[in-house]
Amino acid sequence: MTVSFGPVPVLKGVELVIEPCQVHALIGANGAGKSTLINAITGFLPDYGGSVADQSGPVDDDPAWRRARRGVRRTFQQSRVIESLTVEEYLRLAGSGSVQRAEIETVRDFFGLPDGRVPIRLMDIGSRRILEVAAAVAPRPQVVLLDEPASSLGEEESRELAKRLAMVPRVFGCSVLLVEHDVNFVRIAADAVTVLDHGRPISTGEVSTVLSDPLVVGAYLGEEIAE
Ligand SMILES: Nc1ncnc2c1ncn2[C@@H]1O[C@H](COP(=O)(O)OP(=O)(O)OP(=O)(O)O)[C@@H](O)[C@H]1O
Repeated sequence: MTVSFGPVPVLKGVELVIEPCQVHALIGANGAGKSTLINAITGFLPDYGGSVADQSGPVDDDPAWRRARRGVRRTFQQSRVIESLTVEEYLRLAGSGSVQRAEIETVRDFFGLPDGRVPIRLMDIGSRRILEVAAAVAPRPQVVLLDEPASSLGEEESRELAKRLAMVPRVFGCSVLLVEHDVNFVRIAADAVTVLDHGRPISTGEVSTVLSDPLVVGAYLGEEIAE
């Protein structure tokens, strides 16, 4: 994958494999290109060089909505819930009508969301973020790409979400690509991690190995990782 904005290269030949039924974290400093990579994979940024494939082949000719329908789903860094709906209505709508009531209950319970009849406008920002994650997972896609799902969550809520995300592959049969700054969140939630540095992957693999890679500690983690 390569992406440039005008003359400025932002992704410079990124190769990323998200294994089936794994949580794969993507970390890197501000501006490293993490959101750009999610936008390209999901078709929100169609103008990229390279190729994106799901389990049934390349998706490059599909617009974002068709990628979502084939099972490449996402959330955004900024919340996009529709405040006028209830929890259940939102989960149903996000699943394009294909998610049955029992499935909605399963996903609501799993993520600890309020009763399906609760209007979203009465929910705090943290619950809304979790609702967005639940809505992406509910249709049991191949992969969900989550752009900083824990932003605006408190410490306890964040740890709880990390534990649940770690179980998503087993419970819902899908993979997760997770953009996250909090290394502790990554340690709890992820099986694998890729570190982006100025648009290039500098390390990828099992979480504890990558997080102790001297290149990663030097380029990104610095003091943050010292325990
Ligand atoms: N639409 C755009 N037009 C021009 N430049 C852009 C555009 N979107 C992103 N950029 C630039 O591309 C680079 C990568 O941005 P991106 O948002 O992908 O980084 P990121 O790793 O997700 O950062 P953050 O952790 O701050 O969200 C940044 O320098 C950003 O300013």
